[in-house]
Amino acid sequence: MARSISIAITPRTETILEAENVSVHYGAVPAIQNVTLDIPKNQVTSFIGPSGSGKSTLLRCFNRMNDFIPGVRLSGKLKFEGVDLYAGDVDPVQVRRRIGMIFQRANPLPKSVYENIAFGARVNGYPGDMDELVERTLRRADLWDEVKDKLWQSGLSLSGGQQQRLCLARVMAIEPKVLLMDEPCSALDPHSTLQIENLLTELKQQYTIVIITHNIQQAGRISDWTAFFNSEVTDRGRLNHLVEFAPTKILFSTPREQATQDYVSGRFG
Ligand SMILES: Nc1ncnc2c1ncn2[C@@H]1O[C@H](COP(=O)(O)OP(=O)(O)OP(=O)(O)O)[C@@H](O)[C@H]1O
Repeated sequence: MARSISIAITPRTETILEAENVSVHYGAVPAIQNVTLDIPKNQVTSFIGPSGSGKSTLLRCFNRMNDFIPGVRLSGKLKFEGVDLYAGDVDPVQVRRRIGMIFQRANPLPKSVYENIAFGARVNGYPGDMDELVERTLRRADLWDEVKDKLWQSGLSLSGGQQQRLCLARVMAIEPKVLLMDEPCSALDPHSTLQIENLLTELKQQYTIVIITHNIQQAGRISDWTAFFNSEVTDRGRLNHLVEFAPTKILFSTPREQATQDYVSGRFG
């Protein structure tokens, strides 16, 4: 039976994103059921769970990326800094500026490294020194030293790991508060993966990070909080739901639910 479970965040941890009783359908197909959780500010939160359990669907709700999918239906409330993300007067473009997204496959613009950073900033009317912004953002993505002599080469000429950090820099140049990452390391080699992991630990001083990963060890290494999603066959069909959300150390060492224990110990998924 699908349930909604939320655990109060310790009083010292400020909430930045809230999902309250969120359900999403694609047409008649239920994708996620009754999710309630609070994402803590300036922390890394991992979403883990088997394929098809609704992690990406929920992640996309937070920056209204599901708006692009025909036939999608959403119920419940999603809030950013206490503001209803789906209120009539909220501009989804502004939502995506504040809540940026990095995808599984690096997708640099087919433009120079420089333009990958400057383009979005210019479109958003960035009033400052563009050269300074490009350098600062590439440094923040731990990429400057590798690309400072290649600023006018195509972003597509970089290695996979560099391209993913370029995408991260591109999103950060628009000054978001939240970085949503959908399996950002799944196409990367171990060295590039480690670079991104190290980067996330630094970036959380400035950003709130929500990351989907199929790599349980990675969730254990990088995240402060972990949400475990599962898919259960019920008499009403297959239902995806949030099983448990807790500080990562607790979820990994003393999970409340047997399904969580089985998943984090690699018994299924
Ligand atoms: N655009 C879509 N149209 C129809 N159904 C979809 C769409 N996207 C996802 N679904 C369905 O919604 C359910 C949840 O999918 P979702 O991609 O959110 O899960 P996930 O946990 O992120 O999976 P994975 O780990 O494989 O990426 C699945 O049954 C999936 O088939």
